[in-house]
Amino acid sequence: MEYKIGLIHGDGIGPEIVNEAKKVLDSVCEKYGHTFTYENLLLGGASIDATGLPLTEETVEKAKSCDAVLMGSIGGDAKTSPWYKLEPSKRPEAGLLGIRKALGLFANLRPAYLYNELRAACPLRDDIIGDQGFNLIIVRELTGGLYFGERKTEEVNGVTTAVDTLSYNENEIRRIARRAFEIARKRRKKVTEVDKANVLDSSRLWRKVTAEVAKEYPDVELENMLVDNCAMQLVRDPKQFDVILTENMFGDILSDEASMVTGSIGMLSSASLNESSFGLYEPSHGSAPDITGKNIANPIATILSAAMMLRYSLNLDQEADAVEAAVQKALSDGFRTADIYSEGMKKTSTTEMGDVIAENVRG
Ligand SMILES: NC(=O)C1=CN([C@@H]2O[C@H](COP(=O)(O)OP(=O)(O)OC[C@H]3O[C@@H](n4cnc5c(N)ncnc54)[C@H](O)[C@@H]3O)[C@@H](O)[C@H]2O)C=CC1
Ligand SMILES: CC(C)CC(=O)C(=O)O
Ligand SMILES: [Mg+2]
Repeated sequence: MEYKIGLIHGDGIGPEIVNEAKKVLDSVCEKYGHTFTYENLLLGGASIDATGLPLTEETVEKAKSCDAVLMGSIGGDAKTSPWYKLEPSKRPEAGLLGIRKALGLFANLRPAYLYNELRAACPLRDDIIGDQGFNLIIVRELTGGLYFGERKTEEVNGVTTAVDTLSYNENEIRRIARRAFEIARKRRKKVTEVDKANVLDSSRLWRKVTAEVAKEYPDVELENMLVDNCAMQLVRDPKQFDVILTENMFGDILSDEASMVTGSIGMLSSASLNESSFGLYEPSHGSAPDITGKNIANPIATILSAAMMLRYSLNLDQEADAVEAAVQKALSDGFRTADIYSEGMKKTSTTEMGDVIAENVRG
């Protein structure tokens, strides 16, 4: 089969990790006889340097013409990069938020599970992890909430005051809640809706709408949890979670926390999906300016994001399984990038990890 894939290399470690994911996708083509054609798309800092804008209409249109888009990460070091001298709406992050909105990518899925092989990289004690490890997925609303609300900075009575607005309507909550319940149905049938309903009106609406949606899924258990408690429970007992459903900013924060419990943020993949099967696939982490250009970044989150793309947008389940198995084999064979390294393992660079996983796919 032939597929057209958009590639956003992005900034910082973005190009390094996307190159490794592409290597793995090429091995999938060889093994299964597919043809992937790639369209390079500009976003973030790279787009500012080329066009003056973090996102252009051309990128949006080209992305729409693809079957799916695979992305590295965007952004730079806010203290040193010239991009942060621009006004906020022209900075790299505005491009990422803009493309999510323009493509209607409201559902962000971030699976976090502990590979048995990475026990040594997980900061939690063995008695917390137990025999089975943990396996949860964060379903984060991605096109609403604080990141998209009205904002302003102004002088009020001589005092500089900044305002960000957190707004959700019931339809935005209902569609992401349904997505979470559908996913839970295929897993362990439990949704934990996370909010701050003891304080925020928007959170109280999340609880109300989620309870209504739960009636459509009587086979799925619904639990509500306050976000501060959830942050604590993720390190106290991550096994208790199956599907965590939450709004944009809480999901952003909780997914970084969940990633570290899997051993490293370099392991956490993600899919950002619209109403149909189109998606933008990206690791949960950022552009890691501190390790850029050193060939030490972990490419696994991006490679697992490519596996999600094969599964969700291209409907290639067998190929997605093969990539996931290839990652598992690389870990069982002892290959470790610096972030997940432990004594006795083979210290592996970014490019070596891509080579090993691509070779494992070829068999
Ligand atoms: N989706 C995206 O493109 C995102 C972009 N950003 C942007 O990235 C830039 C850097 O943000 P930070 O707060 O430093 O977050 P970050 O996620 O880039 O880095 C946090 C820490 O994790 C490490 N890390 C991240 N990915 C890694 C990998 N694959 N392998 C090994 N170590 C890894 C970094 O070296 C750093 O120590 C900022 O400009 C930020 O706005 C941040 C988050 C998401
Ligand atoms: C620009 C940010 C909202 C990106 C981010 O941190 C994320 O999506 O996880
Ligand atoms: Mg984040």
